[in-house]
Amino acid sequence: SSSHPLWPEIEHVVQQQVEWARLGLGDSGSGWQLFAEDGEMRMYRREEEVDGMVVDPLKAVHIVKGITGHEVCHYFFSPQYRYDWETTLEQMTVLETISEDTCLFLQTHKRIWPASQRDVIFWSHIRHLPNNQDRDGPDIWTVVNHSTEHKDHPANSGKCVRIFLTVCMLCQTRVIPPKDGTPITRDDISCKITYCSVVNPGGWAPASVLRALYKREYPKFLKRFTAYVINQTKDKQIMF
Ligand SMILES: CCCCCc1ccc(-c2ccc(S(=O)(=O)CCO)cc2)cc1[C@H]1C[C@H]1c1ccccn1
Repeated sequence: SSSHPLWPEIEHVVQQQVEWARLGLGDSGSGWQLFAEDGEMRMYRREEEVDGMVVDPLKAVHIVKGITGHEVCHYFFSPQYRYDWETTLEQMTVLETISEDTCLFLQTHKRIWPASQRDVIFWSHIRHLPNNQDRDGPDIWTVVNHSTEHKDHPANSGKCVRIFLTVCMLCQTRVIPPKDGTPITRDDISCKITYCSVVNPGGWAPASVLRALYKREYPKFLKRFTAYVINQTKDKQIMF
């Protein structure tokens, strides 16, 4: 609900992340390096460090046939599916259901040698930005995850190092209606996904270890997640 104390931050970060995700990759001078490619998926990162820690921004663009942006965001946002597709997840707790489109999560991720185990607290907000003003404008669904604090779970109080992140999953659905006026099927739809993430690993970890880990984990995550949505939706009514 819009009266929650987090609401002003949610509003601001969602607007900022939608703008950021919709920006292209600029020219080669903007520092984005293509580091992974698989079919329609292209993953870019910029090498950035804060206090000697790797905080490389990541931007992935992927085009997936047969699913809609609403479906991608539904399965990304909803807690009940997360263990099915998030392989690095050890424990997920919904600390608060702020509204039907906003939750507060605590997640501990599996320890990745040689770094120590990590946990994260973030609010997650799903939003539909319809293109009702101009018909040929983009119809966008997005989920934004942004780390925050929680009084009952102070950072670095247990075995885990607290990480900080901002993630935006932004989707634009494309429909090519059949010429013969027959009903739209999954063969006529596709979704352009822009996934942006900035993860601050919290405690120090060797830059080479982190970059190798991201290079392995991010392509795996996006391929596995999109395959999961295709499989979950293939025999279901299209969610526009
Ligand atoms: C030295 C360890 C560095 C930090 C390890 C870590 C923790 C959380 C996360 C993470 C947390 C949330 C999200 S999400 O998009 O909001 C979805 C909801 O789960 C995404 C990624 C990432 C990583 C880094 C492994 C890297 C990695 C990359 C993609 C998937 C898994 N692991």
